Amino acid sequence: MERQVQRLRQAFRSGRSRPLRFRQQQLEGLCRMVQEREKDIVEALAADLSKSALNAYSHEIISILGEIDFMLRNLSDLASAKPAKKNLLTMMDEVYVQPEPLGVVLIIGAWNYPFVLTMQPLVGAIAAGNAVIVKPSELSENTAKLLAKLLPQYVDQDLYAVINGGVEETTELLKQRFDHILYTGNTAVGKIVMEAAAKHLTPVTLELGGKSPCYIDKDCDLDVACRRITWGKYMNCGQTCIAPDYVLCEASLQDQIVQKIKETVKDFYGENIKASPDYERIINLRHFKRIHSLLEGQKIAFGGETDEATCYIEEIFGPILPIVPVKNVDEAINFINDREKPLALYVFSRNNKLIKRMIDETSSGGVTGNDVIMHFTVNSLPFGGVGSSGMGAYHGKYSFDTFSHQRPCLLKSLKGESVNKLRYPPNSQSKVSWAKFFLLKQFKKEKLQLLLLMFVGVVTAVVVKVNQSSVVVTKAKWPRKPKLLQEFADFWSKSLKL
Ligand SMILES: NC(=O)c1ccc[n+]([C@@H]2O[C@H](COP(=O)([O-])OP(=O)(O)OC[C@H]3O[C@@H](n4cnc5c(N)ncnc54)[C@H](O)[C@@H]3O)[C@@H](O)[C@H]2O)c1
Ligand SMILES: CCCCCCC=O
Repeated sequence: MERQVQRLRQAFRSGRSRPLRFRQQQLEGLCRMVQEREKDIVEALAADLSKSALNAYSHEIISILGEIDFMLRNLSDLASAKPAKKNLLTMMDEVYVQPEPLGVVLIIGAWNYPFVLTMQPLVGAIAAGNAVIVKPSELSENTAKLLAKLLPQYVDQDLYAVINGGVEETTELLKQRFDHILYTGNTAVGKIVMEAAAKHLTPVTLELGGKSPCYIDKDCDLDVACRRITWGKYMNCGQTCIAPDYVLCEASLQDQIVQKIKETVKDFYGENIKASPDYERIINLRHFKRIHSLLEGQKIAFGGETDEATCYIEEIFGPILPIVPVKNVDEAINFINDREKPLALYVFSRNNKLIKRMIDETSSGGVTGNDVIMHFTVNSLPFGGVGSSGMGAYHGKYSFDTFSHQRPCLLKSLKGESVNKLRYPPNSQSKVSWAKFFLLKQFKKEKLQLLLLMFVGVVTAVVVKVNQSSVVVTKAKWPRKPKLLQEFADFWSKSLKL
């Protein structure tokens, strides 16, 4: 493992991953891989999670093609140096922020969307110019094996590698020094990853658990709300990080919601859900038993009975949707705020003000109003958690930034020593006054002309004044110099309002 990381580091040090043309070629390679091997990818997802071809395409493959397309179209802009604001001291210099690759980064994926959760960060890491190790989840073993087989055929083998394995291999991998780790998975392992990263001071992005609440206001189109919630809850058999975890609503809505969700499930998957090609399966027996045990001692609402969920809501990660009755929106807000910060928040209402109020008075990784899941698909939005649902974000520009260091650059000339004297010892009050003037004012381009005009005016005025009062100045032997300088700085500062 150590040797493999070393190999990637050497390839990174060669500088090969940096030129934009190279990054574009790698992204094009990835795109070809997805297009040419689509059938294999679909088959692997079917073997791991019983995903239908259409679900595999719309839930995973399409996001990757979209992400690659975004990076190819925006790479030169994302990677370019961005000019930064100048102050009076730097107005003649080059001041800019240059994104630079971090080095060798590690991406650890989860099993529930095994393709998108490894490939989407990989696209960002390549675009940003890094060398990358991808560690797919061992639980979705078909996709993991396929990635290990395909990736070397389409991208540079020395810079990008797939390492497969379970806890033992990941533990070993985490002993190595990386320049960034992006981990997707449960919170407990997130802590293990962060602890291992801390040993090398490696920054982490943690994409963790869900617990995403869904508030349905009484001023709402319940048919639409229930259809959208049912779609988001039952896709991938409930194993979606941003699936609605529980519904908060007034008690009077509860029966209608249960009924409408039940009808929608039938519309979507037919009377015999088991036979539907669109209904996926729980990843393995261990997870099946875990979810099954959540039902013990609970009243099951399907069939028209009501379900008063317990107050403690854990992330369910399966096709179970507790409905929690609340008196009003205030109680819903308190319910959410009494718990750890969720990965997503969903609010359904015709009243936009109420939606905005819930956004203002709660916290979550992301929000979708009047729908579920969909903010994940908008790659102009950062995707990530907050608090115990994670830290950092990716997708689109945010992936590029996550895998880049924003390097501040100031390029000065060797001239201009007279101004630099301000910062050299010995220090004096007048130097401090000038430094205040130069440093605390922002230089704005549009004020350059005015500045020059004022400069000519002020110099003329000073020359005239010095000529008129030369006797006084000589008599005083310059005791007033610091005060004059102070006034001069104040005058400029006030009149230019810089
Ligand atoms: N925020 C997100 O984007 C997102 C996306 C998907 C899933 N999730 C969350 O992930 C969880 C489900 O995933 P999971 O954790 O069951 O996936 P998992 O079992 O696939 O584990 C995730 C990764 O961690 C590795 N791993 C497991 N145990 C480890 C250990 N002891 N030390 C080091 N590495 C270890 C695995 O090999 C795997 O690559 C849910 O909580 C879900 O909400 C979050
Ligand atoms: C539509 C795709 C949703 C993917 C969500 C990934 C988290 O589990």
